[in-house]
Amino acid sequence: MALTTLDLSVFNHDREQFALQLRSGLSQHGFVKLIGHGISESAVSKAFEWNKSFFQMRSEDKQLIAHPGGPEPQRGWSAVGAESSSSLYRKGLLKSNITEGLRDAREHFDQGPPTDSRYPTRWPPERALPGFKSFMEEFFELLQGVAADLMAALELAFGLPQGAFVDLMTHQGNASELRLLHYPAVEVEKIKTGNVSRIWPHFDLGVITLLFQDDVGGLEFENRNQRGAFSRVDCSNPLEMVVNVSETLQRWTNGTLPAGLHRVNLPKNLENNESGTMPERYSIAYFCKADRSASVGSLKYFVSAGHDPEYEDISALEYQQQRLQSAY
Ligand SMILES: O=C(O)CCC(=O)C(=O)O
Ligand SMILES: [Fe+2]
Repeated sequence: MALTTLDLSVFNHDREQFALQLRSGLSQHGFVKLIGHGISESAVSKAFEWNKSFFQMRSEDKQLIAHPGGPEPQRGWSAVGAESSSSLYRKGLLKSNITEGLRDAREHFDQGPPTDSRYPTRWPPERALPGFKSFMEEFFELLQGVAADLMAALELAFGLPQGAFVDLMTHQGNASELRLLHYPAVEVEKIKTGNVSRIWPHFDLGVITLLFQDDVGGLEFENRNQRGAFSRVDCSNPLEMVVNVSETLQRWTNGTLPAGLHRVNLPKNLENNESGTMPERYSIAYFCKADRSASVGSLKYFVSAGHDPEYEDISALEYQQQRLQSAY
């Protein structure tokens, strides 16, 4: 099943057309692909180069900025296996029976907004990676701009007042995050035991997620009409952005736009192999999140008169803390 590919540049001259296509694509699968997003090929390939350089840093330098785990926003380096995506899902929106002890074969670097003084990013020492911080801060701003356009388009598509979504994600306490992911090479045999995955099926916690991936493959989304069946996301063009609905948008829309369940599995060329090595993989995810103090309860526009909202008012920070606590 292929995802709809949309061109964000259309939003500059035909706002309505783009908005309705975005709503329809996200309603169908929780996922769309995006081109014309304005982030240049050279910026994307530079970001992938930094991604590689970061994880190639000496382990001592990564250790200096290790994320301690727990409920606070993730900042700095998380080693392979530090965060458990399987428990995030199990204790998340859907109560599934996934068993304990499922491990993730990935490491990541998490960065908060450049303006965040409450939870500052743990940057590697400048001598270890000169130029990394300034590039990543600029890249963050580019992704923030794309996310704001997409959310403005969704306001239009749902006939909401201008700012109904965007004003909840651009003020004091912006909590969006940019994540560099590295999935080291791993034996197919290890994946086939069923205890280890690159990333287990899960929902992202924020509003929407924007993702770039290299051409190794393995990202899959769940088919809405067939629970438990996953389709591959094409990875032939690293400039194409993958956009998915995350938990906060499901909550804000009172369930009208359900979050997209996804995982990273064996790439297509290895799925029938019993042995061999799955090559390393890199991806870059921008988690667009609500301002920390904004509520992630159902917004009034989506709750019919006389009905109770599906989702209670709770601040974005508290919600994230509750959810993250389960991932460690
Ligand atoms: O690496 C990918 O393609 C997906 C990463 C992901 O789902 C996540 O970090 O939440
Ligand atoms: Fe994810």
